[in-house]
Amino acid sequence: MISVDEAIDHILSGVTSIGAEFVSLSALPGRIAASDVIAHMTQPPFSASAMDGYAVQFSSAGQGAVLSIIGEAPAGVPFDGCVGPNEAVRIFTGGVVPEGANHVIIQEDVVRECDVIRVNSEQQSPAHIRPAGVDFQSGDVIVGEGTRFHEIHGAICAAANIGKVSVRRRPKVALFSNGDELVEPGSELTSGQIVNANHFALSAMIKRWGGEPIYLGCAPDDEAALCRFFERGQDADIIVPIGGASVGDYDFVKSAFAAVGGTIVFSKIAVRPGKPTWFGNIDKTRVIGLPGNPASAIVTAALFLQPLVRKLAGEDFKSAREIASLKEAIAANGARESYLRAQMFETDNKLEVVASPNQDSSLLLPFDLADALIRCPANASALSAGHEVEIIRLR
Ligand SMILES: Nc1nc2c(c(=O)[nH]1)N[C@H]1C(S)=C(S)[C@@H](COP(=O)(O)OP(=O)(O)OC[C@H]3O[C@@H](n4cnc5c(N)ncnc54)[C@H](O)[C@@H]3O)O[C@H]1N2
Ligand code: MOO
Repeated sequence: MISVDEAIDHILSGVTSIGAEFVSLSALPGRIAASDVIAHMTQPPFSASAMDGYAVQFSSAGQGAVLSIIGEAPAGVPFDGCVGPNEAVRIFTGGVVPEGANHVIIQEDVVRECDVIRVNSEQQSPAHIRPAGVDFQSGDVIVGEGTRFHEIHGAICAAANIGKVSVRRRPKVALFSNGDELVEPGSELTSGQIVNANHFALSAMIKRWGGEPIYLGCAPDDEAALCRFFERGQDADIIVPIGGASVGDYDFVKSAFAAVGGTIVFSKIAVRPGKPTWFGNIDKTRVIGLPGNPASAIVTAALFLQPLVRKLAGEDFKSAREIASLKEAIAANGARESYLRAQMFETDNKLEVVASPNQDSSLLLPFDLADALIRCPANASALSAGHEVEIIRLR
C-alpha cells in the first residue's frame, strides 16, 4: 500500500494542461482564460454624453446665457460640425460629443424657445461627458490568463468587441457505476438491491472542479460487459469506474481493465475511507478506480480525482490544506491516514471544525452538513478540543 502523498504524486506525474478552445461569450461563466484577453477597441470609443441635454462650450454657459441650437447628436448619429461660443448642439445620452464642446447642460437646466436655449441654472464646472477610453483602451488586458470567468466577463468582452474567447479545455471524465445490486432512482426494489447514487455527487463535483462529466451508466458484475464500458470511455481524459474495486469474487473491474490493455500503477492506498482506490492508464487515458461505498467514493474523489481534474484543466492545484482548530475532541487514529467528514464554523477569523459523529463509509447523509475533511495522520494520538488540525474544504 502506498501513502496518500505518494498516490497523489503518481496521479499527477507528467500531467499538463490539456489545451484550449474558443467559446462564445454566453458559455464563458465558470471557464478559465487560456491567455490574456486583449481589448479590440477603446471603450467608450468616443467622448460620449452622459445625459440628455445640450453640448456647449462651458465658458458660454453662464446663468442667463442664450445659446443658438445648431444641430442634433442622438446616440449613433454624430453631429458633423463644431460647437463655437454661444452655440449648442441638442445631444442625447450616448451621443458623440461634438468638436468644440466641453460640457453638457442637462435639459432640466435650460428653457428652450424655438432654436435657442436660455441657461436658467448655474453650471458649476464642465460635466456630463464620458471621455473616450474611460473604461478601457484598445490593447488593454481586460481579463488576465488563468482568471475564472464570472457572469460579468461576457459583457466586458463584448464591449471590447470580442466575440469568442480562448478558454482552457475541460477534461472529459467518463464515469460508470458497477454492481448487479444497483437500480436506478424511482425503481421498485427487490430484496438485496440498492439505489445507484454515487455518480450524482461525483458528476457535480467534477463539474465544479472544471471537468466535463460523462456518465456512461451502470455496468453489471461481468468482465466482458465491464470491458465495453472501459472501451466506451477511451476518448475521455479520465475514466472513473465506481465500485468493484475490492477483492470480492464479483469485483471484476480491475480484471476487465487489464483485459482491455490497462496498466495498473497502484492498487491500494493507506487511507481511510478508500483503501481500494486504484490508479492506472489505458494509453493516454488515466483511470482512477473509486471504491463503491458512498463516503469512500466521495472522499477519494476529493483527495485524488480533484487534483487530476484541476491540473488537466490548467489549474495549479495539488491539495489545498488549511489549519483549523477542533471544536470537539477526536479519537486516536489507526495505521491508515484518515479523513473525517466534518463541519466547519468560521467566526471572527477563526476556523473551527467538528467531526461528524458516525464516520462509517456507507453513509451519505453526514455529507449534508460536512463541508470539510479533517486529516488525521497515520497512528496520530487522540486530540482534545482546541488542538489544531489540517483540513481540506469539500465545498
Ligand atoms: N475482504 C475485504 N473486503 C473488503 C475490503 C478489503 O480490504 N478486504 N475493503 C473494504 C473497503 S475498505 C471498501 S471501501 C469496500 C469497497 O469495495 P468495492 O469498491 O468493491 O465496492 P462494492 O463492493 O462495489 O460496493 C461497496 C458498497 O457500496 C455500494 N455501492 C456500490 N456502488 C454504488 C453506487 N453507485 N451507489 C450507491 N452505492 C453503491 C454497494 O452496494 C456496497 O454496499 O470493500 C470492502 N471490502
Ligand atoms: O476504506 Mo473503505 O473505503 O473503509 O470503506
